[in-house]
Amino acid sequence: MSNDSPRVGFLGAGQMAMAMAHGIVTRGGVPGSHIIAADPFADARTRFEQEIPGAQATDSNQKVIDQSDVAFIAVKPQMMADAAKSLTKVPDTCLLISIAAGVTLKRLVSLFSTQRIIRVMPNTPCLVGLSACAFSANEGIQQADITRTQKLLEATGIAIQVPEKQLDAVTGLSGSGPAFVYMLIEAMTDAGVRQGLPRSVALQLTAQTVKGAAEMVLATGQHPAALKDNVTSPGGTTIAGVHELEKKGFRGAIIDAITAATERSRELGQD
Ligand SMILES: NC(=O)C1=CN([C@@H]2O[C@H](COP(=O)(O)OP(=O)(O)OC[C@H]3O[C@@H](n4cnc5c(N)ncnc54)[C@H](OP(=O)(O)O)[C@@H]3O)[C@@H](O)[C@H]2O)C=CC1
Ligand SMILES: O=C(O)[C@@H]1CCC=N1
Repeated sequence: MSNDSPRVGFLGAGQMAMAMAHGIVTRGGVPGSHIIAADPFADARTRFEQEIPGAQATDSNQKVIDQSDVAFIAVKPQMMADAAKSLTKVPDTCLLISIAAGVTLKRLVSLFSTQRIIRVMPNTPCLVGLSACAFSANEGIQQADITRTQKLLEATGIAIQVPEKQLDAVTGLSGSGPAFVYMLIEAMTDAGVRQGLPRSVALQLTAQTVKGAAEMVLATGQHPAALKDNVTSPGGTTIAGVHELEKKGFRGAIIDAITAATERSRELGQD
């Protein structure tokens, strides 16, 4: 690990800060000693230092900003104004990266009085190096800042640059998406249990099925409908289940869920 690696800070030491810091340290070549996080709550600080060996946690947001080349803003959208107010000044040496749902670049620029800002929507699988992140850069930002952000995010999974107007949809789809998939996994596991499988067996088979199906989409590049057709034998078991899902509005329910999550992200941007 190189000491030339950036010093990376986090405002807020909650779930996402910890998951991202973990990825950045284990896969991004940033030593734990280059990580610092601020949180008003002692328990969160203790947990962060335990989970990220070598990292430092403080109650001072300003200290994080002053000591970081890159600082992730990882507080809830509703706490964004408080976090900004706690700072006297964001030094020119620090690139800010917000991961908050809904909060626009325009609002971030106004709250933090800096133009050097990038807005990202990550997701929790960054903890295991499988995040799906999308990001938008503030106007006029230097390519070096975009490259540095992309590199840090890629330590947690994939990172795609998108126009900012797409970020609320990203939030509904991949930001919130893991929760919807966990619900599917829970329901499939319960179904296995209902049919007599031990829960641990049902859970392992379900999770591996979801992982395998996702990998088939990514690795083969085939349309999901074609992959589904390959599973669905004429007069067989799968079509019987597909028919039930269609009758119960499975696809419509998923589309409605992601639409609601996207709209909520837009609402958070209005606060
Ligand atoms: N969870 C997820 O799956 C995803 C979340 N996000 C975004 O990430 C952000 C963080 O979410 P998440 O990690 O789940 O939330 P958490 O509540 O786990 O973490 C936020 C942390 O910030 C602390 N905090 C509150 N106020 C301040 C302040 N003024 N300065 C510094 N720290 C403060 C909170 O303390 P306390 O709890 O006591 O208030 C908490 O420990 C949100 O903006 C969310 O939209 C983005 C993608 C996915
Ligand atoms: O539920 C939320 O608001 C956050 C943003 C995306 C995922 N979790």
